[in-house]
Amino acid sequence: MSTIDTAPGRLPVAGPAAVRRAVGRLLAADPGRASAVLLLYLFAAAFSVSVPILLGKVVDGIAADWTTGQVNLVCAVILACVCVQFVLSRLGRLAGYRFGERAAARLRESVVERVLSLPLVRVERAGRGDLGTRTASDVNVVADMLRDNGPTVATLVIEVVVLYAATFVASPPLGLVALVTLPPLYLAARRYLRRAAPAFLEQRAAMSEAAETVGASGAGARTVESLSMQQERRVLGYARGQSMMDRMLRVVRLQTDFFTVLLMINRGQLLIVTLAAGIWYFQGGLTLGTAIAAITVTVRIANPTNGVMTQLGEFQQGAAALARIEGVNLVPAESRDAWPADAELRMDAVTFGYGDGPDVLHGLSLHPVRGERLVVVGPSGAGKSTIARLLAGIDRPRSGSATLGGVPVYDIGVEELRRHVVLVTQEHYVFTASLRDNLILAAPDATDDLLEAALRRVDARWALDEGLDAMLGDEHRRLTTAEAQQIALARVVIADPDVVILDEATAGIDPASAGRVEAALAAALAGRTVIAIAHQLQAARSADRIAVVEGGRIAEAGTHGELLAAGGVYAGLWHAWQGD
Ligand SMILES: Nc1ncnc2c1ncn2[C@@H]1O[C@H](COP(=O)(O)OP(=O)(O)OP(=O)(O)O)[C@@H](O)[C@H]1O
Repeated sequence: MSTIDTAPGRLPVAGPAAVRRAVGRLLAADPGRASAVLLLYLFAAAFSVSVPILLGKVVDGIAADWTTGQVNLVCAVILACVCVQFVLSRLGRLAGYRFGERAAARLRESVVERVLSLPLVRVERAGRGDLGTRTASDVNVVADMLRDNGPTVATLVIEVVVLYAATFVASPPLGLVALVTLPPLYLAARRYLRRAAPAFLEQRAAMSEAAETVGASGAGARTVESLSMQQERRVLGYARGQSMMDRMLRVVRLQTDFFTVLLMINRGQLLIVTLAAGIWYFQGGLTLGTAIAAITVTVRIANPTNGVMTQLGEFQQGAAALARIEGVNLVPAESRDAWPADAELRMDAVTFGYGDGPDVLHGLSLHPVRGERLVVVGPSGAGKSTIARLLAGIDRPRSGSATLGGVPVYDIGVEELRRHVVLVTQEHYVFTASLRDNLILAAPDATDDLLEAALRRVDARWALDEGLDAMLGDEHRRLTTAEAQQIALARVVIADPDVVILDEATAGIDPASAGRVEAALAAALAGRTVIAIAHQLQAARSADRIAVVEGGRIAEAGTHGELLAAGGVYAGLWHAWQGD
């Protein structure tokens, strides 16, 4: 059987105690509705089981020469019981739905809020499959549990208890006989649940891995194609799909085995009670009516018992999903509440590596001067983007410091940091929302006038023509790369930071739009300190200063002229690029 390679970095999964606490929290949030559901179902079950008992009375009554009037009266009571039971269970189901919907909505909001408050680096490491499954399909499974399975199990459990009580009411000795099958039922259910819990968890984890693989292949389709990795991705996708299938089949096998045992237990119970009732009836220990009532009640026990057991499987699914949702809470919270004294951004003797990997920056120092345009160049893999990430507070140095206004950049709250430092990469995400909502992310209090001024500044005439209420996103209006870039630059203007870090910000723009984007960029950057990670040396030429990174260290720094004259790494790169 293939195994799930749960990559390091996936978010944790909560244990059973945390899941129980979460269920308690969900119930406690709406105690009135939760108890209304239980009470309605309790009464519905009581009315339901009174039917076979009253039927038994009718049988005995006929044997004891009841009048037609007496029989009709009890039959009318039976009919009334059926009607009341029907109404009560409908009301219970309605209340259950309302309770479930509200609880699911609360859960959905809280999990999204929690994911949004995770450190960015954890979100990146978790991967879109893990996060997507937890915030969408896991929440849906729990929502189903709260809306459907929860109230249904409550009803069924109540019904089973009331039915057992009814067998005692019909005939205490037969009630005792019916209990004989409880120990094997308990043991079989315990064994099943113990095996099913990890199986469901593994199944859900395999689902996220499969979603991650498909999502990543889709998102990186161009890269996959350009590197001819289609076969590799297909094999990986197949392996993940197979792994998911294996887990599902394991769950199905467990369920099949368990339900076969359950069927035998149910049939065994009915057989024993019928035999005992028959023997006692023929020995004169029971009336026919009591025997019929007890057997009818026992027949009815099987249904809700099976129902409870089936639902318990769903419950395990729900518990597995809830364990994954609660796992998001286990990521340690970070207090990012440092306040920078000014806008001076610098790196001093920084050492950094990704995860548990080796150092990729080795004691690197960089001191951008206020208002300058500093361009960072170097060979691929030298550590340029890593510098951008550390200066933007996405990662924390292993040693040394990356500071803004004297405090570690990583310790500054997102809102405060955004006022000082903004990182622009080539990924310009446009949300499915109005143009206004897409822009206001940069400064939640910004007025429409300010948003429009920013659009004018980056020359986004198309956006001004369409208006701030225009809906963006693939389903509404798909933006070109250049348009998405203008939105990103307008966000920079709105955030109005002291420092802008550009990491390949203009990569991927078609030559036809390059001029427009360059003009928008110049407008957005005017008057700010700019640290540009350049992958083409062209951009370096006009820089105030150039820092050359090689092997995670600053190899040299100076103006274009100075570095060419020095004849070092930069001069070599420049001549190679010029094709000299
Ligand atoms: N998320 C990551 N996990 C592990 N290693 C990484 C990660 N990102 C980058 N690295 C490694 O860190 C080193 C520096 O990478 P970085 O992206 O900073 O280089 P770069 O100079 O920007 O390269 P390029 O010009 O190709 O983008 C490389 O060895 C790279 O493989």
